Amino acid sequence: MKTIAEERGIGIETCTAILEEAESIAIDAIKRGIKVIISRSGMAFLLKQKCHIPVVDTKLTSGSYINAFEKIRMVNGPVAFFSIDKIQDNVRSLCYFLHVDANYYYFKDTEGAQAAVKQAIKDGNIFGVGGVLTKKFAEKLQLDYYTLENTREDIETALDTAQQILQSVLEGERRNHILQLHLKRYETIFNYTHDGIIAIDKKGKVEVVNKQADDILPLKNKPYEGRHIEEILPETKLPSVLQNGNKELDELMKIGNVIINTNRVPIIVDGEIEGVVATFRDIESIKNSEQKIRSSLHRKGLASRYRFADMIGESRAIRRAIRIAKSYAHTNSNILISGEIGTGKEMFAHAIHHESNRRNKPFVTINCTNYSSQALQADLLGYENGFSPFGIKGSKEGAFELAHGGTLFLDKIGDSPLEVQSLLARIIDAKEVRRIGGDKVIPIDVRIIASTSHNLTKDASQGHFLEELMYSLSVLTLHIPSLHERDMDYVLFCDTWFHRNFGADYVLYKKKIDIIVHYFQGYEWKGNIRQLSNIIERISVLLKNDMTVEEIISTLPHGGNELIRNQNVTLGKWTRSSIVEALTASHLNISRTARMLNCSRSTLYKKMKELNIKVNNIR
Ligand SMILES: Nc1ncnc2c1ncn2[C@@H]1O[C@H](COP(=O)(O)OP(=O)(O)OP(=O)(O)O)[C@@H](O)[C@H]1O
Repeated sequence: MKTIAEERGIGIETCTAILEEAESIAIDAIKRGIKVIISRSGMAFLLKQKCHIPVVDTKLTSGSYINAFEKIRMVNGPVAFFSIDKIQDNVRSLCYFLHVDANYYYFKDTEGAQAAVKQAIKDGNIFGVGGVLTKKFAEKLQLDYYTLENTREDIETALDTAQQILQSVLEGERRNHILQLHLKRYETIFNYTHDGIIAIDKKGKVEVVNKQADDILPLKNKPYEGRHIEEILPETKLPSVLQNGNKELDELMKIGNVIINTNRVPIIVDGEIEGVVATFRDIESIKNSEQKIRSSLHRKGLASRYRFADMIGESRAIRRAIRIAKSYAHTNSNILISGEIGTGKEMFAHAIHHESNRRNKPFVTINCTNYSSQALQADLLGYENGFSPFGIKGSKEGAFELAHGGTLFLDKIGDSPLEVQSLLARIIDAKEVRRIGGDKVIPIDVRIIASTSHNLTKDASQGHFLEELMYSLSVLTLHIPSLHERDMDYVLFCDTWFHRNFGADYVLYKKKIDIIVHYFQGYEWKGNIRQLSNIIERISVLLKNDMTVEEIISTLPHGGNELIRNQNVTLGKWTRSSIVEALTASHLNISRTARMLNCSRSTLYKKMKELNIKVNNIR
């Protein structure tokens, strides 16, 4: 058999054994990983009863008997044929035609084999024909005997059968492995998810309840499995899903003292409802875990700071912008926010991120202005050790990587250098980045919100902005109205911010504030909300320093146009004393003073030098 197997490239292990040893040899082989056993009839019969793996019988076919008849023909007397299986009819026919006085003896085990041989001798048979099992007893009882051998064909047939069985065993094992893997995976999800899970069968009987379900819900009557769902939780509404087959998603329910968010989904197999699975979460715990995620993002400076609820404004224009922005928030498309400077574009970007389902993922801001192209690329892509454009040691994550899963806000995109624009267009298209000096391509899932106060279409037509990038960014567009388009919103801003600045003392200043706010009527606010906010801060400081309304108004530019012109203040009209006053009011904080005077720090420094204002301990 080994030779035939080798010829056919089949790996087998062979061993010779007497019947009594067969079982232990087979068990050892199974332990070594043998999957199928091939054995001769008698032994195969025994092994089939003792082993749990398939045993292939090398059955004796009529071919095996042919050689025996050479010998039998010479026998002068009755011949006994011993077999475990029924002896084939064509062997019987052969005996008949060759006038062999044949007797047939069958047995089932070793004892039976011995009894058969004895019986044959007793019946006067002078010759025996059979396998190795009866041979042993024939020799012992001195009965002439012919041992039947399997033909090559018998062995080939047995090997073929064994090979087929092996393939189906291996296939079965493979399927079983996959099944086990699925089961293990579901078991792990089931036990380690944060959700509580309860599954019932089609009769409403509980099949499984995970630990989380037990922790979250006030379940009764342990053990739950096998009980009707109503017995353990009367208020779940699972039976109604069982009846109507409709899934119910994202529903809030109060069970006992717990408020849960639940999904109830029917299990439908071949159109039949076979059961229902309910998953649910304790609302408090959702809030807590969201809180944890958000506070960790806050620690890293990667959380959005504003929500729509923080936005001041009741005008139609701003309410419309908020409505559009909210509808955009629930998509994943890129958004281009346009509007004049200081209108709140960045605030909208934060609020959109917070409203979206990316809210618990990072919000990363890149200001595209005042950047060298090299620095901007390094911030966007990150770099590997040795490739920092500034010679800094170590590697750094780029903004795209940092924002993975969340939102990347590209502030003042219209100011970005052209080569950065084409880099951005490539990344948006490929949805992957590679750090500078890196060889790993990193797939990214980032929603981009870009803002600009430029007219990008015009910039693109003049070659200052890449058309391709403009289209990639402006899948959705949002225009933020200027303050002068927002009716009386400036009054709301004044009210809110003066209240915030004065707190309980607001009433003391109310009259003066009202006069000043009245004076704002008709202003064009070219610097929009940022300008208004700075002016309110400045006025608050001056009011706290007991300046009269007249004095304050005299520090303000007269008329809308002048206010507009004063935007990039030259400080031309500021007197030495008003600058000193502002410095004092801001406790010598130069940035704050510049904001109060609505100018840049450098303009302020220049003017201070001009007016010979020297200050120590400037902050
Ligand atoms: N509706 C609003 N309610 C309250 N504060 C607002 C509102 N809109 C804008 N602000 C405030 O005004 C200031 C300017 O807003 P923001 O920076 O978002 O404007 P921007 O349009 O992005 O400015 P820039 O054009 O300079 O980039 C910020 O301090 C912001 O918090």
